[in-house]
Amino acid sequence: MDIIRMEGITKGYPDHPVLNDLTLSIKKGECFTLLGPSGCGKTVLLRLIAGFESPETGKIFIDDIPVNDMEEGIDVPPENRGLGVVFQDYAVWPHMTVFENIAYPLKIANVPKDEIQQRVMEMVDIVGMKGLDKRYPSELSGGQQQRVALARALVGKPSLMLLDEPLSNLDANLREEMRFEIKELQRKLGVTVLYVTHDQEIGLAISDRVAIMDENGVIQQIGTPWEIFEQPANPFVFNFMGIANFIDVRRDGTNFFVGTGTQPMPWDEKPEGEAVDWVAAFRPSDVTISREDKGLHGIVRRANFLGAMMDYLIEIDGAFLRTSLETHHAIARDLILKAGDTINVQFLSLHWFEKETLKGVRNE
Ligand SMILES: Nc1ncnc2c1ncn2[C@@H]1O[C@H](COP(=O)(O)OP(=O)(O)OP(=O)(O)O)[C@@H](O)[C@H]1O
Repeated sequence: MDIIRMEGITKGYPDHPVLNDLTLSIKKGECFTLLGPSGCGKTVLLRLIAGFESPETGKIFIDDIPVNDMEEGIDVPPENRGLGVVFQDYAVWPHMTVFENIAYPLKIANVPKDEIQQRVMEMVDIVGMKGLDKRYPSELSGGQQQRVALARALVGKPSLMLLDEPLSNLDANLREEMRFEIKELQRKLGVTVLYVTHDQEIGLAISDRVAIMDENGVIQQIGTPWEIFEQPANPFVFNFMGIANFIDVRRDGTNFFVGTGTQPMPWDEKPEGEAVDWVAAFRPSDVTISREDKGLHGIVRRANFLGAMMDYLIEIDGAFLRTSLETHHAIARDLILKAGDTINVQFLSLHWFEKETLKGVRNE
């Protein structure tokens, strides 16, 4: 069953449109991540669901109940939507203790004192803050403050949590730790989570499903993390999910030649479709290089030592690709290269896209 359904949502500001006729549904109990570049409209979408803003057209249902139906004049205020919300600046109140911060939503809902005591202490425990309930935010680390914000959002037992980059202020290690904690909390409490971020790794790590939004607020693909990463619908999705190589491949009859040259693409599976101009897309880790005379002949144009990895830019008849391999493997296989060296290239995995679909994705 869908916990959120958005139908034909349009929202913009005087100088520019943000969302246009957007449709999206989120299933009960899932962890759903909306991933997209900065400024694409993710926060706007969350604010619409939370009720902080109203769409111009369209309908939003939470648990099958309309909370926005602009034709019918329905616009349910945020406090009546039963949601837990944690936005980017997680703003725990500095003058309140951990206990008071978490208790706040219950207090304003007039929950009896005994019950507040019991529910807050239960949340303190769940978010791993036992023994810290009397501290003030200034006596907590960033990650602990983040947990207080999460606990405060969860204490009202929302069926749906909206999280907008809630980890953006944490350092890399804490961020990694917290994302698993959020996932764990979501499982433990059975809440539905809608998480918005531009961080692909978080999206892949915690989600049951991911939606990829482009810079125009259009959803380009919805799928499991595996589908998004392994079966990207188009070059935008492929490019957004990590370092992407796109090399031009030209069809000539039944042959497929790389770049401007006459070396055939060493890959059995050829694209379906009549187009002449194609692009083979792959990640640096999908490339293998060797000194054996196999695959494509290329020339190293740039070699970078990145500590654990060697990073090479290789040219094959006017087409450029990046590959990286572990430095100790490179040493063991005599693959410490320098600009000007010749090298042979093969592929472990690749996707075909028509060159036409790359407009706006690659700077040509
Ligand atoms: N109140 C507003 N008035 C005018 N424009 C706005 C307003 N709120 C957002 N916008 C614009 O709408 C677009 C989408 O903003 P939004 O905050 O949803 O982006 P985002 O995808 O969440 O980005 P980020 O990842 O950087 O937080 C942006 O171009 C932004 O400048």
